[in-house]
Amino acid sequence: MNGERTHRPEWVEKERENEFATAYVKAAASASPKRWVKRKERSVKEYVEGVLNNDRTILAQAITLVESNAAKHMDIAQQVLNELLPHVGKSVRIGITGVPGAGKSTFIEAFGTFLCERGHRVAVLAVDPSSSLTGGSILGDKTRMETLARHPRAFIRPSPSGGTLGGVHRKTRETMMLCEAAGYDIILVETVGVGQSEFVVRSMVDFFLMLVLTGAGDELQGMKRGIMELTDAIVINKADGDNKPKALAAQKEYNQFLHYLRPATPGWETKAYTCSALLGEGIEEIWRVIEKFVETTKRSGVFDMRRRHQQKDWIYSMIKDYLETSFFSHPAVKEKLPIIENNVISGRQSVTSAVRELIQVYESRES
Ligand SMILES: Nc1nc2c(ncn2[C@@H]2O[C@H](COP(=O)(O)OP(=O)(O)OP(=O)(O)O)[C@@H](O)[C@H]2O)c(=O)[nH]1
Repeated sequence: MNGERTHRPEWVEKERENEFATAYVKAAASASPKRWVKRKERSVKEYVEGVLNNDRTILAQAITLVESNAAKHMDIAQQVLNELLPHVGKSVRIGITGVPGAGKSTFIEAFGTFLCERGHRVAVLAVDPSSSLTGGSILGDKTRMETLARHPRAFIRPSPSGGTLGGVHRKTRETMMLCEAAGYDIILVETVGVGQSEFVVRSMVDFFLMLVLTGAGDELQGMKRGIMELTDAIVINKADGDNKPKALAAQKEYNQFLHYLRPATPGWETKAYTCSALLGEGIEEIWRVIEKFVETTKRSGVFDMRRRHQQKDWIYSMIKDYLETSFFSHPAVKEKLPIIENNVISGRQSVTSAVRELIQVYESRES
């Protein structure tokens, strides 16, 4: 890969990093690998038709478009999303979490492939809390889901690579809409189990599954009750070989514990299951559980009620995002913030007065 990179002009690399795929394509790739052309940006119609026809290149570009924070891209993105609205919402959205090493990638590879082979179309997205903070991209890595990535019925959206996107955070809900419009009927949203991200993912999926390892006793003690209460199923992975008896014992312990917790979904009992993602064992059972969940909650109305609440939550989280971006990117705030921060740290100004001053700066320049 490095060898290939050296052929590209620097500005192309930049654009690639930027992931604004709209930007440049290799012209006549086979004819001359060194020739690059600037491609015209697509029209709303091209995006809409491309997504509806499941043109994967255009789908990927549309996702990049909705992720862009540039004003002109946001406008087009909103028009595209509006036109696609009648075609969204028909998938089952499944969140998958688990600590690093729990086997999320292996599980998604096995589960996703199983679903594709059953005729479903599967999109895999990632909510990666670390990408902008630590620069590490750990999720949605295509190389760890090789079979699924090659499957014609699957679409994997890798998470942004190490820190290149800076403060851009993923617009997973919009991405989900695009994938649904492109005909993906199962959306898997992967996240690493480090706390905050579970709440984010729970707020956008129908079914939330947590992958865990054996040693339930220790884990149960350390695991936050709050996180357990978000889940619709706990799946003890790596139930194979010598580990199998331990996994079955852990399943029992989890079930006893779950019995005392408030269920994440009204009318649904969260239970523990075992599987071996590596051997593909238990995968079918987990799908049957999810099918039953969808059937039960659709019948009781809980499925639609949750979706409606999620739409409402989305409004508020979008307003918060918008205000935060607007505040911190305001030139006067940017100028003043380091000075005020210093004042507070050195004890010359109270936090309350500092915040008030910054907000005044923001509001006075606004009007
Ligand atoms: N024996 C066994 N090993 C497994 C199973 N599932 C995953 N593994 C192994 O566990 C290791 C971690 O698996 P991953 O799928 O990379 O786990 P992950 O949760 O995506 O890990 P992070 O990328 O660190 O978040 C790998 O070496 C897998 O081969 C399983 O069912 N049985």
